Amino acid sequence: MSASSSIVATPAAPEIPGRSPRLVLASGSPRRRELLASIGVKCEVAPVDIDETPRPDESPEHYVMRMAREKAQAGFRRLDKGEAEAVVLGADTALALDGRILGKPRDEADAREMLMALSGRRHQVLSAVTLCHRQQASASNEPSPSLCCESELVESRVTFRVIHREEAARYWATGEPADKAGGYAIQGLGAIFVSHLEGSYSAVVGLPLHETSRLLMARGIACWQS
Ligand SMILES: Cc1cn([C@H]2C[C@H](O)[C@@H](COP(=O)(O)OP(=O)(O)OP(=O)(O)O)O2)c(=O)[nH]c1=O
Repeated sequence: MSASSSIVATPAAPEIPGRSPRLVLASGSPRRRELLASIGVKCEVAPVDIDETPRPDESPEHYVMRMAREKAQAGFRRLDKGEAEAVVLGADTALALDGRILGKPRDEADAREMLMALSGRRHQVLSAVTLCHRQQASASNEPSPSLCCESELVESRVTFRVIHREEAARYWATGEPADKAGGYAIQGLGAIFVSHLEGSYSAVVGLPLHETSRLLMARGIACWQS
């Protein structure tokens, strides 16, 4: 399996010795919390509410990167003044099909239409993660510390077998598709539709763990082996 990823903004800083900073997860996704816990990362959960409407002609890649960053920045703005050491994580997952962005379905009709569009085809799953932290001033004459954000984007490719209309209706009735990008969960009942995955399983579920662990460790946040 392979996943393509790219670091944007500033490169990850070297590991920081000493006490591990607090991690705040700016996400209401239970999957993201569980994925972090699965690699031994503790966090506080503080969901944010941002406008998730794509801009006209925005590419799927740009969209998920912007969403992850805006969620992390919104989470950072909500910290108390005394929490300057905290690191905030924001993430976003969306599908791309024929250049179109597929997010969470609006309703049953939308979910069923998405599944029929994905039926028998390969689509991309784009997952972005952003860490924001306070950049410490390196010289005493520098202005007050500014916000520093590091992001990674991971693209995976998922192929679906043919899905029949009645199956799409039954799948909606399970309740699983409603809060998932593209209207399916690879980690749940939706797994029966997936004939092939190329890339990162954790990224499809909502958080690319390899890339996330690198960003976290660069900020001195312990994963299971530290
Ligand atoms: C494709 C896919 C997505 N998903 C989920 C991951 C995300 O929770 C969701 C995509 O929506 P997002 O907008 O990325 O996240 P969210 O609204 O759940 O949480 P928040 O914005 O507060 O961080 O779809 C799965 O659980 N399994 C899958 O197979």
